Amino acid sequence: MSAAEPDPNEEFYRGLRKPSIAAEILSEALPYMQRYDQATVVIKYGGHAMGDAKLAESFARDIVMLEQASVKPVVVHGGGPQIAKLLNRLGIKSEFSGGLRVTDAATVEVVEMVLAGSINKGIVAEINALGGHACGISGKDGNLMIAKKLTRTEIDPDSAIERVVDLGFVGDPEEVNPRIVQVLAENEIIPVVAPLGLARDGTTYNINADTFASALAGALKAKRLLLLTDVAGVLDQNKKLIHRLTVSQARAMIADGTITGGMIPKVEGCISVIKQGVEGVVILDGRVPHAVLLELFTEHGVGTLIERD
Ligand SMILES: Nc1ncnc2c1ncn2[C@@H]1O[C@H](COP(=O)(O)OP(=O)(O)O)[C@@H](O)[C@H]1O
Ligand SMILES: CC(=O)N[C@@H](CCC(=O)OP(=O)(O)O)C(=O)O
Repeated sequence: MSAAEPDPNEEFYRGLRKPSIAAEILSEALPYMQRYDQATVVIKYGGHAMGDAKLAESFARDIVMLEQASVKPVVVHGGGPQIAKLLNRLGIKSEFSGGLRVTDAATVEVVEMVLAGSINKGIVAEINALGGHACGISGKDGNLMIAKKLTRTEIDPDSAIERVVDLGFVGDPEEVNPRIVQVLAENEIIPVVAPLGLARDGTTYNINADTFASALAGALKAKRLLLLTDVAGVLDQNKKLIHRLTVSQARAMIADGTITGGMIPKVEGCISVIKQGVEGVVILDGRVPHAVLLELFTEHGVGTLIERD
């Protein structure tokens, strides 16, 4: 290199910012791209993570990039805050129990309208506008998710007696028929799935999106399950991020109340998926731009990895 020529390690070189670092990062992706070639990766995109337009675009871009890199992404989305907003406008009260929305007949109608309507089609539009090929479905299509009414019990704090909590039309995955998702993915179409289920008698059920994504990842025998949320990952009692968590540590944190609310179905879903043999189950920060790419294609994972004992 002549003395007059700029150094590629400088801050700027031929208009590129830190070119040697950019090249290194791109090149570092090779083994990861090879690892995930043709692999099914289920990505749960939480309602909180989709609040910001820029972040929504960065998420869609990551999904298109995965498609381009021959990964088979399957997107399952939530929409809790967006459902709450419409319920509020309609004067219907939102109530949660153990991280799940208590869902009466009027609420399930709104849930379906929001999840299978504006949110599902919005994500599809965002991906397709960036050159991807996405198709929006719900768990009701192709009998993807057969659900039954969720039964949950809790200990009454006053009497210490176990009681049944009626959550209304909240569904529990009973049988997953992943063919519709496989047909789309095998034809290079990205399935974008709204977390609704149908009971055998035709009743529509509202399924927590983390629970849905976990059941689907298990049925697809996915290589990875990524749950994107609005916190750094699972936090300990001092609000510090836990990078790795075993199944029994996670269970203990639910039992002692360190994990509460919406984090409960996430962690429970991760535990069930690990039991079904999916490796690499991660709860990660959807507020970090390109969180999906960072997690899959670099050494720098962002979040909490849940692993077997
Ligand atoms: N131990 C914990 N670590 C991290 N978050 C927790 C924990 N316990 C409860 N949470 C709550 O869980 C929330 C994430 O769940 P949720 O609101 O359902 O998100 P999403 O819409 O992304 O599914 C966090 O914002 C936090 O308030
Ligand atoms: C039963 C139940 O709680 N269903 C959820 C489904 C959407 C969801 O899970 O959305 P997030 O991932 O954004 O929280 C709900 O009604 O809010």
